[in-house]
Amino acid sequence: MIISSLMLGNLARPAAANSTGQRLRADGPATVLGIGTANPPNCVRQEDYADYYFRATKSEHLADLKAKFRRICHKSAISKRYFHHTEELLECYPELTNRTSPSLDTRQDILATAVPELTAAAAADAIAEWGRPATEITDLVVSTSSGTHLPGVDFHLANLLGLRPSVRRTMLYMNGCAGGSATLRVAKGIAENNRDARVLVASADLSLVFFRAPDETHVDTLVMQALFGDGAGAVVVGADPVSGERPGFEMVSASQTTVPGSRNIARGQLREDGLLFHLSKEIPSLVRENIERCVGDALAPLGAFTSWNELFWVVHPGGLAILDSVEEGLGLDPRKLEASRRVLRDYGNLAGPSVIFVLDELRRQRDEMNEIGVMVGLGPGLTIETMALRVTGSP
Ligand SMILES: CC(C)(COP(=O)(O)OP(=O)(O)OC[C@H]1O[C@@H](n2cnc3c(N)ncnc32)[C@H](O)[C@@H]1OP(=O)(O)O)[C@@H](O)C(=O)NCCC(=O)NCCSC(=O)CC(=O)O
Repeated sequence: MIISSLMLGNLARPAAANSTGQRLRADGPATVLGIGTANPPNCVRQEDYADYYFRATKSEHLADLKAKFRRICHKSAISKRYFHHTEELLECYPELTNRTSPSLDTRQDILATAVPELTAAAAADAIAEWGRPATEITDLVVSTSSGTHLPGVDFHLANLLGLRPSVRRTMLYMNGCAGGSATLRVAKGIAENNRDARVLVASADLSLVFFRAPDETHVDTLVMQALFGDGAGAVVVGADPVSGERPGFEMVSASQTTVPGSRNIARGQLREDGLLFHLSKEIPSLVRENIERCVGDALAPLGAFTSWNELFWVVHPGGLAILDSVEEGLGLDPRKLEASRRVLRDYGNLAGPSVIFVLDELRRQRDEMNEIGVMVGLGPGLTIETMALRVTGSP
């Protein structure tokens, strides 16, 4: 028995009441009531990607760079990725591959419909698994780093899904790869502080926002092109499940911390030629050096741990070196990150929604799962999001 307070049950707290004695807060913790995912149809195998990318960007003359790119693809442990953009679309909009042409308007116009549509597909999947009508969703929390619009993806998603006009919407833009974890943390707070709330969480990212031609002076851009894929994930969250609802996980605690001195480690700017994201080579080593302290601090209020291997792990598959660093930093048995490695292999780094994909993947291995686990999201800064989860009835 490693986490006494968790094993004993939920962290008990009194339900608040208003002046008329009506209870305002939920009794129990937020739970996961349904999960959905979606990817666009264009699938490119990683072994073909160097040819595809250099052909689509008309960069075949950069033979040495292509050879380097092929090496990065080969070392990525990714087998395929899905993209909204196709060679035909890139052909129609040459500004997307010409580094000197402004292309933000084109990117914004494409993403304005593509992001809500992909998000709606994942959300419809999550709502179907939840098993209740979409009109019973009370709150919506959405994240993306793929374009910014007013009104935002949340507004369009509510329309596409037929949510009620009074749904309370919260939009998180530019949380990078921590977007999925951040939406889940916000949803947990809403569900526990608003009795009967049913929160739809959705996170989507399309790599079109930073797709650009290769360039010898920006090798980190090349790494981005080799790792990232497109996807959307959605989760229905609510406390105190009612008849017919089948909670898969309890969301026991959620926290966020930043790694000191990491301001320039993972940073992006939205520019005329799209999102320019800088990935330092130091990210894997910083993760390795800080992960145990960050996760330990986040989980300390929950009790003592004897081994991280007695937990299940839902870790953001940011890249092979990221997963290896988490494994090494925590001294994890290699099979502990199997779900994250599978998502990396089958989809690449999906940015915001990646942790939702890993959670979805992990529940398929139910027999091998520990009762308690941790979701770890990584985002710009370096930001580390941590959520303790407990398996309930039917994940
Ligand atoms: C890219 C890799 C798959 C490459 O695999 P290996 O490390 O085994 O191979 P390697 O060290 O030989 O690297 C291959 C080539 O890529 C170069 N290279 C690697 N990382 C680089 C970087 N960040 N910037 C510039 N160049 C880089 C190396 O110098 C080398 O060049 P040469 O061949 O010339 O020697 C791996 O390094 C990896 O997974 N890195 C982590 C990627 C990452 O930072 N992900 C987080 C994304 S941000 C995120 O998820 C959250 C967020 O912030 O929002």
